[in-house]
Amino acid sequence: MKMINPFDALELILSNVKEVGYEYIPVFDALNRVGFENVKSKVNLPSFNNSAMDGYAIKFEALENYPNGLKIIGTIKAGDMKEYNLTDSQTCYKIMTGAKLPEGADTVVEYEKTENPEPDICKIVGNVKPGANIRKIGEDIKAGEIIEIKGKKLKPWDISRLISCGLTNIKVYRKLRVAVLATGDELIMPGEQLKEGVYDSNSFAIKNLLLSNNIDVSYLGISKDNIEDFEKIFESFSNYDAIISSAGISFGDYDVVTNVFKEKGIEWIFKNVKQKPGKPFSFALLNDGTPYFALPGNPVSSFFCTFFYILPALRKMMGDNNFKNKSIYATLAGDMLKKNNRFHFNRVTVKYSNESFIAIPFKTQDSHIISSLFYGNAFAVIEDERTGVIKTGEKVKCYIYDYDSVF
Ligand SMILES: Nc1nc2c(c(=O)[nH]1)N[C@H]1C(S)=C(S)[C@@H](COP(=O)(O)OP(=O)(O)OC[C@H]3O[C@@H](n4cnc5c(N)ncnc54)[C@H](O)[C@@H]3O)O[C@H]1N2
Ligand code: MOO
Repeated sequence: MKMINPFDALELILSNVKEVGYEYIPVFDALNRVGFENVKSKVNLPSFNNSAMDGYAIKFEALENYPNGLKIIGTIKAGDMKEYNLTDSQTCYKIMTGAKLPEGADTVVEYEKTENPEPDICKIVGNVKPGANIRKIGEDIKAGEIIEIKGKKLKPWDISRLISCGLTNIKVYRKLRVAVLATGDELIMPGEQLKEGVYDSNSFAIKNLLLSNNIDVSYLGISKDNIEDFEKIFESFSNYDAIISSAGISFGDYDVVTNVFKEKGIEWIFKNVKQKPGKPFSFALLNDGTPYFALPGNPVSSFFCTFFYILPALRKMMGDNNFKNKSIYATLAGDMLKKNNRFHFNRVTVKYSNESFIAIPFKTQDSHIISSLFYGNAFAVIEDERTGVIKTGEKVKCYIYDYDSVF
């Protein structure tokens, strides 16, 4: 069987998914949402010339002309927006950080560089540069200037800037609604009594991975391995932006996803990928264009495929410019053995140590060993044609799924 390679499969998925539309939301609620279009600042930032220090607002020429001191003619504090005027260079205003600069002043001298020979006289004793300690109107951003948020996932500091620029409602890509379901007669719901069966853990690994990426997820439950049961769930698929199922996708007589798609005449864009874990992973567009991701049943396989293929696709659909997978190189801190000619994505634990990354391979790499995900934090890729021992000390490319545990 000829199988597509993982990187071509990913490109094929990305070229088949479309961005969703937008909604207006308050900028205060926009954390981790993606900007739909650039916006313009409504104000100058700062919106008025003001002082960067607690000190005295002077005309710079006073330094040379009146070395013995300047008369303090008033105090200006932050929030005092009256019009003050410094007409006489022998005078000065006491001024607080953030307070509006009086008309005519061109320099602020911080307290540390002054003395008061008399209570209402300020004598400058330190070195002062012309124009010092003034925050100029519009020096951060000018009214009407463009703020580039199209395709940017908004972080706390982005929201701070948008608020400072007077924005209240912005257009963001609307949230994705994704359906997750499991298939398999052996599966039981979490919380039920287990005799001999398997808890549906896949759906919750997938659901939580998506939730942590700010995607809304509906869990559609478990379909039995029969066409009628699956078809009932199939009817609700049109309500979602993407569908993700696990299991029932290889060649068994009871592989319900394979069988229903055959019956409905839905073509796979690809079926099976030259990889381990996750060989049976398949991708299709339903008749209404909804992307359908068919994951293998093995827990490691389904998690890997969600992380490596589905997340970038969903990020692209959410308009995120930064949708591609990221990798780092790490030095192997243990041997790995590869027997077949598929691409392998082996579970490793990446650690940042002595200013470089090391990757400790997990002892077993079978696709049903959930512990490997628990103890690991990354997938190390080994090229398809490479077989035999991959030795300690070699550099491997790693895709990290849990950055928090690396450092
Ligand atoms: N004749 C062949 N058989 C198999 C092949 C093959 O190429 N030829 N490929 C093997 C590989 S590789 C994989 S991976 C599995 C994937 O099969 P399916 O996707 O059809 O999944 P199932 O067989 O139904 O289940 C596999 C395994 O995973 C457990 N499982 C299923 N769903 C869940 C869930 N929601 N939560 C937790 N665990 C789940 C299930 O009980 C099985 O143990 O096929 C091989 N066979
Ligand atoms: O490709 Mo399967 O996911 O190895 O077990």
